[in-house]
Amino acid sequence: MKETLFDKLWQYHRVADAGDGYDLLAIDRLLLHERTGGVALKELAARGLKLKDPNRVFAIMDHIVSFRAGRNRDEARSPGGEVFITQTREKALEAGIHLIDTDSSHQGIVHVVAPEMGIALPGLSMVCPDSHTCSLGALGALAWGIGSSEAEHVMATGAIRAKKPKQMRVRVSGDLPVGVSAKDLALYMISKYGAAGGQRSAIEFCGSTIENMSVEGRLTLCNLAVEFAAFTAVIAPDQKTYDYVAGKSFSPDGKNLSDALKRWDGLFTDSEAEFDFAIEIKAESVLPQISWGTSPEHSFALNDTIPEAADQRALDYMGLKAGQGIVGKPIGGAFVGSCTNGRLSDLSAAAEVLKGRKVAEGVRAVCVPGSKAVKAEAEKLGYDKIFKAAGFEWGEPGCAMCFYAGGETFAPKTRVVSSTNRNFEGRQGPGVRTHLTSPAVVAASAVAGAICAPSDLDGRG
Ligand SMILES: CC(C)[C@H](C(=O)O)[C@@H](O)C(=O)O
Ligand code: SF4
Repeated sequence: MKETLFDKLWQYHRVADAGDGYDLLAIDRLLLHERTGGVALKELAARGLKLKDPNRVFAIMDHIVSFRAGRNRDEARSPGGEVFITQTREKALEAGIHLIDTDSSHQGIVHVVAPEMGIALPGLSMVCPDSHTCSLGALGALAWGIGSSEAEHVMATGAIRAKKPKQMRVRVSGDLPVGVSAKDLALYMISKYGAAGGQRSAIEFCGSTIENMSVEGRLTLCNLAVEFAAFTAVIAPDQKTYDYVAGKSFSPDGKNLSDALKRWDGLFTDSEAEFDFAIEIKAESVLPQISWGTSPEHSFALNDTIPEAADQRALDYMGLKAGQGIVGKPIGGAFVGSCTNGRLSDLSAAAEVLKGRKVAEGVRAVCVPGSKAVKAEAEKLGYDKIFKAAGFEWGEPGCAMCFYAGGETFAPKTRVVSSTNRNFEGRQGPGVRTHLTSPAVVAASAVAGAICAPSDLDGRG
């Protein structure tokens, strides 16, 4: 039978029929963060259950820890936030799992840290009580977000009960226009097919655009699959993937690597394998995107006008009107970071725009690298100086202002351009108006003090 990449990944980890259409899948690595992982660790301990294999479990601090430089990182600004941090730390140490704490040189957002440390690898099955775990499919892994109680189950048994989803092929062909990124492609797809467009299926991104895309771009694209209501996303590993994972802390080496490479080479969709759904996208037709509303599907090309039939509640929340354009709308906040766009290439795209320029007066601009490794690399390249000279805050790695969990926010009704993945009401704090876009557009808008494209800054300081 012709199999898809996803079929192969699923089959490889399937240990039994779990009844009612469910399978029992072996889990190679479980990732936890302090917002949801500490709860799972605490419950497991309370039930007196032992971990099947502590060596396969990784707890990473990211959601609530403070991003303020020079401050105690346990000092969460959200009420009760510190408990999540201290409990996760305490229970992780008791359980003997890997703990990547705030003082570790590897700390950062779980979905950024896992690939860069080789915790995420082609062919592995990985789960985490966090919806953006789908990012890791970019390396050819079977990875998806679960609930906290499922995480307890995985810790106790090393396996999970799951129903095999339907499958969708998203083929993207051709060259993305200059200045158009993986983020733009994802927002374009979500706005075109709707936030439910992924139909709970496992998506495989393929086609020449994906083949030519960097691994970091692929991670961004797969990150947004959950905003498309996909179960997860996968991309067949290739030489770029192998080069990316080589030499990382948890990557195989020597004989283990040559064995792994043999397995990884089989991770592709057989020709003529069938999908339940298929979408074709021409990369040439994707323009720089920005969201205007309160769902990632409320996105359009930067120079478009808001549709006449736009959701009125979303428009009211965002302080916008149907038929309006968005370029030139004054902003009060700008954020570069998150598991979507907090990697080196994202910071580099923003720094490129910010070089020699200054953030407009009245704009609070914040850049938080996705991990300590990204931060160190960025500092080596001098990006911190560019960001700071422009007037950006340069934070300590974590989710930071992507999500109000850490309690850091902008004033209500502030219009914020953000390189993140969710623009729901209150996502970045009560009343905050989030516009999702690429790091380059965030940087350009921060300089102009109003939404604009980098090319709109030409000739301006
Ligand atoms: C807190 C966590 C469970 C949540 C998620 O699942 O994605 C968060 O990371 C988010 O981005 O909304
Ligand atoms: S950076 Fe944002 S989207 Fe990513 S895991 Fe953290 S809160 Fe969730």
